[in-house]
Amino acid sequence: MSVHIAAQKGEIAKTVLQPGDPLRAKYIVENFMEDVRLVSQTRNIFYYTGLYKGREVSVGASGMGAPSIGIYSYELYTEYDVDTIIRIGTCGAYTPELKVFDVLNVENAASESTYAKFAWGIEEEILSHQGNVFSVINDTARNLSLDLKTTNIHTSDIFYRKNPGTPEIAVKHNCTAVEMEAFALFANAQYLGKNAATLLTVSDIIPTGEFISADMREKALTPMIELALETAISL
Ligand SMILES: O=P(O)(O)O[C@H]1O[C@H](CO)[C@@H](O)[C@H]1O
Ligand SMILES: O=c1cc[nH]c(=O)[nH]1
Repeated sequence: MSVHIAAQKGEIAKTVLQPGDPLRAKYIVENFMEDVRLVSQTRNIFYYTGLYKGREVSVGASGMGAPSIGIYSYELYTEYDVDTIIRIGTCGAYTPELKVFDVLNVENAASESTYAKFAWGIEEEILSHQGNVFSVINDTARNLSLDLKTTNIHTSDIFYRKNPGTPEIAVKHNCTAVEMEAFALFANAQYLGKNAATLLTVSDIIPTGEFISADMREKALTPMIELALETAISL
């Protein structure tokens, strides 16, 4: 049991799929997995452990933003001996060349966040995925004939902003999309020597204002979910 997760030691699998949204976690275990146990519901952030194709996988939410995923991923890595976290999130595209429901595998996350610097003394403003899970995801997508794009993304603390233009840091690092957690996840994994990847489904096209509904953000992300689950059992 950790401060924010009620599961007992041993109740969380070595690989965790981590959406931002607790209801997306519930949707995944109810629709894709078997023999599922709810192992934590502290703060209504649900964690489940069950079987996918006979292999144990855990699924649980990060909440929104770097501070929240910073807490959950740190406790998973350090208190539950988790080896690999695959974030499965949604993102806004900075370019209309991306389309809603495109799936992205994040190579690097750039951020104005001070999380990495003040937590771990990591000074870089751009951090890479950690370990081999990024390349296992790419191989798995090829085997599934799934169109997967690898890209740099921007991890921002901001969802709503005055200026609709692409922020300077995103331009500087060729970030095609924005979300709110990958940078902190990669920072924790880098500091702790763990594995971390981030898969994102495009839910908004920022320049055109196109977006998908909250319900679809919970339920219409099947290609990304299947890719993450197939990767989890290939590690
Ligand atoms: O869909 P999730 O995983 O929550 O990810 C994105 O959606 C939330 C904002 O709507 C932020 O958490 C952002 O990173
Ligand atoms: O952080 C996010 C997530 C989805 N869409 C956005 O525009 N930003």
